[in-house]
Amino acid sequence: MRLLFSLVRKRLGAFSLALFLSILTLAAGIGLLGVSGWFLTGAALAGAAGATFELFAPSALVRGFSFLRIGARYGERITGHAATLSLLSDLRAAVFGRLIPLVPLKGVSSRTGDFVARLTSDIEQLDLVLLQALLPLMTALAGAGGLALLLALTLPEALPIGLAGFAATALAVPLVLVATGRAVGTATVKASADLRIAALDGMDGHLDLAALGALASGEKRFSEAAAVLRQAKLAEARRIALGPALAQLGAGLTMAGTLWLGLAAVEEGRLAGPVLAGILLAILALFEVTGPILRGAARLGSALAAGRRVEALVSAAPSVRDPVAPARLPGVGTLEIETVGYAYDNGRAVLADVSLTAGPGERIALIGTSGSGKSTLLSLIMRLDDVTSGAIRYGGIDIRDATLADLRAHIALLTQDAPVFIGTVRDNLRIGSPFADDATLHAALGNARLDAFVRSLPNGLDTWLGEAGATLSAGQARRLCLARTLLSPARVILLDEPTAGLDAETETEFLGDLLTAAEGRTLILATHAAVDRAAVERVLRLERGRLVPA
Ligand SMILES: Nc1ncnc2c1ncn2[C@@H]1O[C@H](COP(=O)(O)OP(=O)(O)OP(=O)(O)O)[C@@H](O)[C@H]1O
Repeated sequence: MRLLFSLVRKRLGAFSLALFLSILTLAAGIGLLGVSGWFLTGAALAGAAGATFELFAPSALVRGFSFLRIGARYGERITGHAATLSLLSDLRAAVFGRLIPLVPLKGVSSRTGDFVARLTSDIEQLDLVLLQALLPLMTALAGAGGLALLLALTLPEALPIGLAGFAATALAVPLVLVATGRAVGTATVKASADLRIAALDGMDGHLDLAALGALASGEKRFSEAAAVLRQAKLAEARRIALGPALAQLGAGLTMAGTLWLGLAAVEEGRLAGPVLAGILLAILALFEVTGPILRGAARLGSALAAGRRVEALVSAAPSVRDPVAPARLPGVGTLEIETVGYAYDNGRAVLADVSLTAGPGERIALIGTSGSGKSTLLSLIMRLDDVTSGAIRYGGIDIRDATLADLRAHIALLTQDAPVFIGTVRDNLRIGSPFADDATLHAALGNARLDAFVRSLPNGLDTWLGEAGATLSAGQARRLCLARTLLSPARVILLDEPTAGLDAETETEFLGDLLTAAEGRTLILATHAAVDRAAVERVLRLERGRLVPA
């Protein structure tokens, strides 16, 4: 919520205009009903008494107020929604921006579906805080001032009833609704996130579920999540339906109390009948603002729960930060890993005492059983997290003393599950080098032995690759990711299982190509594949948290 309100400041002008128009709408509504009540009653009484009633001024006022109300309401909807939608898009960008540094290794354990839910539906719920809670509440405050003035001038004894009835309907009842709606709100938001997780899991694993004949269990999980969401939404809808009923009840009771006091005043000759009719209808118009407040209050539980989920993402501290006074890494340097130890959050040490020195242009193959910590070591060299003990240096500078941008301009990593992004071949390659021209892109593709294939496509570099590179084979996707990594200017290239998913023949060919393509750069290659020992300087095995010659 802190982030939300800091962003509101940027759009304060638009929100102030929306608030002004909202108060104007309410004032015009009160004026319209108030004058109509007075006008109709006055005209009827005059007609019954056979007297004349001046029609021009009141009918002009009624017309004026109704046009003002229409115009102001239209303007309020346009400006309020435009400001809120812009605010939500600012908020999404800010949350996404803060999310990116959190993703590496430690810190966030949520699932993709949950992240998506937080970034989409949870943030969407926050429009309610502004549009259905804050703006109407501030309008109601101005309305209460108007009501106080009207009653003080016409029927002062009704002031306590009027203000108490309005405060109870616009403030006390919504507060109770919010306080009692927390559990329902939290349940709704959680059920909605669970459904999204079930949907994404089901889609991601669709092929495997089908192959295992387990589609029914996937369907069952999804329908269970949908049923829980239905129950939660139903409970929330029941509470929302209470809103208008309570608004009517509040208006009715306040009008009845005012009528009772007003009739006494009319009988005593202190108040004209038409004015009393005007007051009553003005009160009815004023209570119109309580409708959105009560509806909003009934849903505020989910908005607050959604806000807490977004806040939890935003306030999580990144696992690594840039130093205050960064040192610059040299263009070419030796990579030194000195007695490095590392444990994940669960405390189990994955690396105990790893030492390794890789000079410029040196090629080292890293082998070890699955789970021995090869990927972890490569991630630490990229500073996706900080080592628990020891140090990693490049060109004699501790990588914790350099900025992350500087480090990643010097060291590039091809991860085990590097994705092909939705977009064209060109979009995918330019992630590694945003301004590379076509000749450079073709050269990188050539180095990864993919150029002939890309040139054979009708649209060449502009070929659309679809979600997760669905139109490529596993080997082609891997080669595309390799080309992307090779396009980086980094002098040190880390490759995590670059041949994963390839058959033995393609694997040998791919490794050969890769070593040629990375010629001149420092290369650390974590692999299960049989490495041609002649092609690398050293082969090291990661074993019980230590590196030993293989
Ligand atoms: N985010 C994490 N939180 C906790 N433990 C983790 C995490 N990631 C990895 N581990 C654990 O750290 C150990 C090393 O994992 P790592 O992925 O580095 O191994 P690896 O040698 O690369 O394995 P593989 O060859 O199968 O890719 C494993 O025991 C794994 O369970």
